[in-house]
Amino acid sequence: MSTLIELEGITKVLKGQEQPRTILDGVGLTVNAGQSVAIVGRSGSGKSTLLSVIGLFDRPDSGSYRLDGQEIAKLPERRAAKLRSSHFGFVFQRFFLLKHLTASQNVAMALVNGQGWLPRRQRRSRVMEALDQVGIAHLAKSRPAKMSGGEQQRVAIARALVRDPKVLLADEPTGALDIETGTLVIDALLSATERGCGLILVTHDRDHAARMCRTHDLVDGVLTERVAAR
Ligand SMILES: Nc1ncnc2c1ncn2[C@@H]1O[C@H](COP(=O)(O)OP(=O)(O)OP(=O)(O)O)[C@@H](O)[C@H]1O
Repeated sequence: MSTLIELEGITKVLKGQEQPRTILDGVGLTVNAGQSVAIVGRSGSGKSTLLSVIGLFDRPDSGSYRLDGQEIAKLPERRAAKLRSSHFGFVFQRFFLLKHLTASQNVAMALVNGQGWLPRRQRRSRVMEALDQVGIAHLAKSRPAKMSGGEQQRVAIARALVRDPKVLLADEPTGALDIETGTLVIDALLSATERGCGLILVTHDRDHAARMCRTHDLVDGVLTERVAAR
């Protein structure tokens, strides 16, 4: 299985305060194609900061970050932005859907922004494939106000998947959902890994974390792989 993400000794320090604060402290993490990884940690432990570094919204202060074998820890923003849109899909706790657009129009927006206008028929088939993958093709013409929270989150996942990302980064995607609905959302995220996508899931939910290939604990910026109890 090909290695998508390799972090080694990643450090992030918050400056501009009385005392600099280390938010990520020598983080190492490897994610292969088709693998799912849970990141678990208390509030303020640095989980979102880690996802920001992995998703190239933020750069580490030191350490090595290889994406698809290419060292990118110090990449200038313009090149980072390109890699961000070609390699990553993002899912957040809030769905960030546009209320006046239907599910399929919301998903299609990701194609317009990322790759210019695709021919209409091609656009439509990719949008429908993404909605189908997360089990809500029948809601293509519905607007967010008519959908449940879990359905809206699955539209957001389809929007992340439609550009065929190599890695999905999901930050508390079930945080606003009940247990049953959250399980459907995790199903949708895991279905992407069956097609070779890597998945990094930040979650507080032990059951959701247990469904991933591995769980890593982040404690005060230090990431440790949890060894499964035998
Ligand atoms: N831009 C910033 N300015 C000041 N402090 C920041 C900034 N970004 C992050 N922090 C601090 O860094 C620490 C880690 O934040 P981060 O959001 O990564 O934690 P988290 O584990 O995702 O927390 P939560 O589960 O509450 O979302 C926190 O103490 C936060 O207050």
